Amino acid sequence: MKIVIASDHGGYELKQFLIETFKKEGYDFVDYGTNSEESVDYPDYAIKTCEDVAAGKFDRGILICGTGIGISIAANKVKGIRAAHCTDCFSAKMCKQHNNANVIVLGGRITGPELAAEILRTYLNEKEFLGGRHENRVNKIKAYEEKVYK
Ligand SMILES: O=C[C@H](O)[C@H](O)[C@H](O)COP(=O)(O)O
Repeated sequence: MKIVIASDHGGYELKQFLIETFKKEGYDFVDYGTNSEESVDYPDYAIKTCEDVAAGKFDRGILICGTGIGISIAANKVKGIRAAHCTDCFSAKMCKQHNNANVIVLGGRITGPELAAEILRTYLNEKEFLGGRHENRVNKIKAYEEKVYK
């Protein structure tokens, strides 16, 4: 599985922790920055990352800002992106099973590092989109995107 990770300054510390933690578990995330705690703008990181996920360069994306809110708002503007802001493991499982989320979002100032790692682990281990009624719903989102994103 090819995975990209990015954050703004508010998510930088958690991003570095997750890269190191998951390296020990055999993952090799591609890091799209930011590379320090210097102030940056989260839309720049969300859009670059999500365009590459939507284009198929990566199977899944991980985005982190201070709360997880701004970066998920920006991520969900990119056609083809279903970004799920998760603060618990049940949501991390359901966002794949029900919503086929291709990006998970975490809040570096909200969720502690060990819980964030467990949320991310849950998301990455969940491989199954259940389809059926859930697919009908996702297809309605896709149909809307086709209508408005010319
Ligand atoms: O939703 C936005 C994110 O939480 C940002 O990380 C946050 O707004 C950055 O705040 P500041 O520029 O005060 O560090």
